[in-house]
Amino acid sequence: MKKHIVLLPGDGIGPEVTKAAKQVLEAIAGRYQHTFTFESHEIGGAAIDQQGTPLPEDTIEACKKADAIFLGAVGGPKWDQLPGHMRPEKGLLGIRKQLGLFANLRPVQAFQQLLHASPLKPEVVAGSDLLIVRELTGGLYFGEPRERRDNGQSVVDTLAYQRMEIERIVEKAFESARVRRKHLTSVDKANVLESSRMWREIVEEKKVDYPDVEVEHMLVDAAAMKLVTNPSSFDVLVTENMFGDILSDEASVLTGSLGMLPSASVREDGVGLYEPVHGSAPDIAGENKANPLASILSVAMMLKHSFGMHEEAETVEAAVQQVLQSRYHTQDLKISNGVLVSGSVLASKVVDQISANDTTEHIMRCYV
Ligand SMILES: NC(=O)c1ccc[n+]([C@@H]2O[C@H](COP(=O)([O-])OP(=O)(O)OC[C@H]3O[C@@H](n4cnc5c(N)ncnc54)[C@H](O)[C@@H]3O)[C@@H](O)[C@H]2O)c1
Ligand SMILES: CC(C)[C@H](C(=O)O)[C@@H](O)C(=O)O
Ligand SMILES: [Mg+2]
Repeated sequence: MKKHIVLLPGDGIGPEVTKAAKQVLEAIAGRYQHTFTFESHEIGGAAIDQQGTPLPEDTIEACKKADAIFLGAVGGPKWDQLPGHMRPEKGLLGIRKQLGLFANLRPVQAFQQLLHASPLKPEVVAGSDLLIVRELTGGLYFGEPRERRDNGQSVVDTLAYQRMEIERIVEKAFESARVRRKHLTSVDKANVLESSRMWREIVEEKKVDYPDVEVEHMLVDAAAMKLVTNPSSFDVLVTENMFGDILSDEASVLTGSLGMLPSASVREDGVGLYEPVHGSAPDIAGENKANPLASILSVAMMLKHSFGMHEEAETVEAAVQQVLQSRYHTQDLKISNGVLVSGSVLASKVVDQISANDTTEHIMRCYV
C-alpha cells in the first residue's frame, strides 16, 4: 500500500519524538512492503519563528492532502508572552478545527512491565485498560465570546456546543464501547453546567440505539478521583474538550509516565492526526531524554485507524511490549533493575524489534 504522511514536528521534544515515529513507520514499510512517503511542515513556535504564524497556509494545505498526519508537540516558554491568538498552541487547535477532527481517542493501558513505574499501588493500576473519548473541536476551547473586557477588569470564556457536536462524539464513544467491554461512562458537570445537562440528555437519547452498552453518568470531580482509586472500573469515558484534556493527563499516571500515552484525533471518514498526549517538555528538550513510546504507539493507532493495517499496528505494539520486557526505559519511567537509555536508543530498540521480522508473540490487546 502507498500512503503519504505529513509530519509536523513542532517544538521542544516534538522533533525528537517525530523522528522516532518516522523510523517506526519506515521499519513497518520495510517489513510489510508498503511505500510510505513523508513531507514535513512547520507548526507552532517553529512556524511562528519562520513564517510569523503558528499555522501557515502550506501546512494546512499539505495536511488536507495527506493520508495521515503525525504531530510531535507545540509550545514552550520562548513564546509564552505572545498574545493568545499568536501562541503556538493556536496552531494545534487550528489544524484540529480546520480538519474537523472532532474525536480525540486516548487509550490508557497499564503495561504489565510498568506496574511498578506508577506512583500508585500496583494492585490499583493492574488491569487498567480504558479509552478516553474527548470532544476536540468545541466546548470551552472554542466558544465565543472569549475576551478581556472593561479595560482588563473582567474576562469571559464560553462553553458552547451545537447539539450535533455532542451527538457525533457520543455516537463515536458508543461505537468504541461496543467493540470493547460495552461500558460507557459519560463524564460531565451536570450539577452546575447547562451544557452538561444537555450532554446528559443526549447520552440518554442515544443509548436507545446501543442497548448492548451499559451507560453511567459521572460528575467530573468524582471521575477524577475514581480514575486513580479504581481505574479498572472504567472502559470508555466520553467527555467535553477541557474535561478530557485534564483527565487524560491524570490517567497517564496509571501507565507510569505521560510519555506513554498515545492519541488519535479523527473524524468520521477515518482521516486522522496522530499525536502523543504530552507536550513539548521544555525541561528535557534537546537532551535526548524524551520517551518516544507515546509517539510510537500513536503510529500504531495511525496504522490501524487511518490505513486499516491491523497486523502492522499489532507488530508495533508487540515490539513496544518486548522492549519493555527487556527492561529498556527512558528516565521518566522508574523500573527497578532496568536499563536506562536515551530516547533515540529506546526508539532504535523498537525499530530493531520490528525489523527482526520474527514471529512476535502478541501479548497486548489492540488499541481501539
Ligand atoms: N500536543 C501538544 O502539542 C501539547 C500538549 C500539552 C502541552 N503542550 C505545550 O507544551 C508546553 C509544555 O507544557 P507542560 O510542561 O505543561 O506539559 P508537558 O507535557 O510538555 O510536560 C509535563 C511533564 O512531563 C514530562 N514529559 C512530557 N512528555 C514526556 C516524554 N515524552 N518523555 C519524558 N517526559 C515527558 C515533561 O518533562 C514534564 O516534566 C506548553 O507550551 C504546553 O502548552 C503541547
Ligand atoms: C497544547 C494544548 C492546546 C493541547 C490541548 O489542550 O488540547 C494539549 O494539552 C493536548 O492535550 O493535546
Ligand atoms: Mg493536554
